[in-house]
Amino acid sequence: DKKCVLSGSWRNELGSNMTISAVNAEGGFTGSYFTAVTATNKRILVSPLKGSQNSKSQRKQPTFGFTVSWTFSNSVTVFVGQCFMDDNGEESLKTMWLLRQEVGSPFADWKATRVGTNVFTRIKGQNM
Ligand SMILES: O=C1C=CC(=NNc2ccccc2C(=O)O)C=C1
Repeated sequence: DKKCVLSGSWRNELGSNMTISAVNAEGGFTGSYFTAVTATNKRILVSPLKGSQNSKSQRKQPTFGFTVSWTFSNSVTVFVGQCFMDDNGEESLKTMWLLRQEVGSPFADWKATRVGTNVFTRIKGQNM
């Protein structure tokens, strides 16, 4: 039946990967985010993620939010989105994000937050 489950591994269009743990009774989950976006070097860096899914997994296509606290910079990204399943059973997470970068003073606060979209597709054959 059409039920999209958050736990498992996902990749976005930037080539970043994330792995989400099992969703607990309160809808909470944790995971790891391996970003492909590095201003410095080409090494994939891992950052922790924490989030919650609305009303556990009873829903077929649940909404969720999660925060990635980047280990390589003084910034944070929050993602909100929904888990969808198409008629071929392909799952995707359609998200919008806010990236908050650290700025030196309140006068620079105006340029501190970026917004964007990301679609994550499931990476098959990994801890399914
Ligand atoms: O300090 C920084 C600068 C750029 C970053 N880009 N990664 C992202 C930002 C928004 C959404 C997805 C990603 C990603 O890495 O997949 C992350 C931390």
